[in-house]
Amino acid sequence: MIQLERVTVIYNRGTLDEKVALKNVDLLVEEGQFVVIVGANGAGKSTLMKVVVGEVKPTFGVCRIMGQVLREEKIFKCGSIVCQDPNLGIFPNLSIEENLMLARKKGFRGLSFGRVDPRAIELLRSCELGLEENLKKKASKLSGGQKQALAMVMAVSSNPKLLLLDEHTASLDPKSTEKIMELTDRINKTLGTTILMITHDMNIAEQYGDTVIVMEDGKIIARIDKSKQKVQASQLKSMIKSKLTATT
Ligand SMILES: Nc1ncnc2c1ncn2[C@@H]1O[C@H](COP(=O)(O)OP(=O)(O)OP(=O)(O)O)[C@@H](O)[C@H]1O
Repeated sequence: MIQLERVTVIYNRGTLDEKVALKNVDLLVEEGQFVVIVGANGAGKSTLMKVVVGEVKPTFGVCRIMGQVLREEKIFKCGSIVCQDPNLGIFPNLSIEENLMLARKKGFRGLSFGRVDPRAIELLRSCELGLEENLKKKASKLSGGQKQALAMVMAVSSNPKLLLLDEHTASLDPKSTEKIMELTDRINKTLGTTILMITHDMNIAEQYGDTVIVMEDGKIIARIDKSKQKVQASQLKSMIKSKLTATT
């Protein structure tokens, strides 16, 4: 699904502000995988995500999405993105229902505009945030957690093969974070959507996803495949910490 081969990204190359943000990064994400990226500030997580999206072109190396060398329009056809700010994924002046219809217009197959897809309602109901009971409510009136749940359901309305999540729980309280992470997991497990997620939250990395990628100073310093390595959730945090401290 995603393949990075020896990807190096140098910002402001050849100037005094030159910064090597990614150094020879190799990464393979298979279809249906849920991959979590962790690492300190400046480790290169967002740059890696921007390479996958096509926003940043590798200075050296190659990024392939579904076997094809990336061109910007490709990723947006097969992928959706949800970022940190819940307001960015929704249309605040429209109702929940109108937001869902608009998202569906963009991509849902086989259904005419004017009806909310029952699958979207089912996903909303599964969040237990009361969204499905208030479909006429304006999105601007929702809580942060409710907005992000709506943004997530909208993001998967176009049946993307790939969902990119850039610290999508960072601005939420613990209860909303739990609901959004449960929804994220459900999307991966029930829709089969491949997920690449950045987080600073070690508890999330411990609890969710099949694989944890640890980044430091532009490099992937560890890849922990939870099932293959039979890693218990409780062991993971200390494993990540030991990888990070081992290189400092
Ligand atoms: N557009 C840019 N121009 C120059 N340098 C940049 C640019 N974007 C990022 N950088 C630098 O590249 C390095 C990697 O940044 P990046 O944002 O990818 O890290 P990150 O792991 O996502 O950090 P954070 O967790 O703080 O978001 C940092 O040193 C950052 O200052």
